[in-house]
Amino acid sequence: MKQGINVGLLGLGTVGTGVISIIEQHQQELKHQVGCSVNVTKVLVRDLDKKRGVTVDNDILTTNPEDVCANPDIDVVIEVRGGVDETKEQLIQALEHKKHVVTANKDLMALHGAELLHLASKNGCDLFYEASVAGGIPILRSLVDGLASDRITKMMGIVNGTTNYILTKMSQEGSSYLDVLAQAQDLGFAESDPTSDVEGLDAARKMAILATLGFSMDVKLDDVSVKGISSVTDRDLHYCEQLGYTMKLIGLAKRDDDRIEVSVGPTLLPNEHPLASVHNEYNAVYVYGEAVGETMFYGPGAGSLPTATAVVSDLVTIMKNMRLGVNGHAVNAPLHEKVLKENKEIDSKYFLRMRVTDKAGTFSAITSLFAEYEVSFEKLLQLPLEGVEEAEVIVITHHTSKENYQELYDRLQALEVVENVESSYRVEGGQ
Ligand SMILES: NC(=O)C1=CN([C@@H]2O[C@H](COP(=O)(O)OP(=O)(O)OC[C@H]3O[C@@H](n4cnc5c(N)ncnc54)[C@H](OP(=O)(O)O)[C@@H]3O)[C@@H](O)[C@H]2O)C=CC1
Ligand SMILES: N[C@@H](CC=O)C(=O)O
Ligand code: NA
Repeated sequence: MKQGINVGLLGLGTVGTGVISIIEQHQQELKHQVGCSVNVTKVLVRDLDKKRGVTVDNDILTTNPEDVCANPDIDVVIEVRGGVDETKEQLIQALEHKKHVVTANKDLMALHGAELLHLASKNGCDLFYEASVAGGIPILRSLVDGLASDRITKMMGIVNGTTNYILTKMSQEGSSYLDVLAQAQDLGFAESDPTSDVEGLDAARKMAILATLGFSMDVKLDDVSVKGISSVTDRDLHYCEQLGYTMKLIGLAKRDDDRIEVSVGPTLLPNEHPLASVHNEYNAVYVYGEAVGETMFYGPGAGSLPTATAVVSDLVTIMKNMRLGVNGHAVNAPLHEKVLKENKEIDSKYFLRMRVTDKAGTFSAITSLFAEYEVSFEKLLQLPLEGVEEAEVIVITHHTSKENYQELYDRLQALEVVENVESSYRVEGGQ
């Protein structure tokens, strides 16, 4: 083993500065574990003159990616710059130059993970990406190592810190959506374009990665049905609270008889559900294995140091592998062929909020339609709306198939007495 390991960074933003801080501040612990020092020798940035949150020697900064990816003195490339196409090319270059890679980039791994992992193993290199899902929570390692002997049948997670922060502040403090989104951006949780956070895409990418590892199937981003939180209103949150539920952006991956469903969407959870008390930027992933039963992993899903912990821990694993001479063997091809469930096989409960005309016969028209589709009510509220001859009807249904529910939804929307179906969400947990 060499005297020291040389690391090149692509990016020195929120996560990159955390990586430098941990490597500096925990040098003694790192050296103890891997037997040599860790030196950051080159860092790719966009703007050489920008003020940084950490002190770095100016001459290690570069705007030329080749100084990192094709640099013969660098052993490990840490990618914390984000982006997909250009970043992919840079990592391909690094792997072709036999550099091990750590990345925090779920966008890249969800889209091109299989290809990059294959290239890594072809070049005898490690490629780890623990920070890409649920930031500082060691969830990928738990799936591929800690639960390796089990068969995972369900994963349910709060895997986006920004949206959890927004929903928490809106529900608990009545803050406005846009104000809290700006706070999440200031705190460094949100992506540079927060659309991917609030529209559920960031969580969908993470769920594709989790489902691929948990089910050992090649789950693609397109396999995940996605809905974000941008249309969640104060009224929805008000009724959730009134009915004893908490709204969370939930990623769900379920396997029944080797047929899977993967989705992301605002979801109502009973207040006593363990995921309902995961607040702010915290993430949690509930994992059900046939043998182990229920497990839950909780921790900070975003932010500089928590995310950097996962990145540097991947670096430690690479260095331990270097010591043992076993790099490039971490990846297994998926064991199972992926079969997605059809809508008639996807079973759930639903929350519906409708604006209806407030007159005799309205309620019976609605209940007859529910009866026609054999969907029964678990909870029901009807409240007059002030100043108009309208009322609001809020329903929590019992279980039904997605196919049946979608037809019912369309028929409700077309009913004369229904002015509008204002919102509809999945309900998980409970009976
Ligand atoms: N923030 C978080 O909490 C988490 C982030 N991640 C992931 O980690 C990655 C980094 O996120 P984060 O640190 O928040 O991002 P930031 O936007 O804070 O930092 C990005 C860094 O990359 C550099 N960079 C970006 N594009 C280029 C380019 N074209 N050429 C050279 N340098 C470039 C920027 O340079 P400059 O500083 O000069 O502008 C900056 O230093 C992303 O993939 C993100 O999804 C994962 C988990 C949590
Ligand atoms: N924008 C992401 C950052 C971590 O992946 C989030 O909010 O979770
Ligand atoms: Na993680």
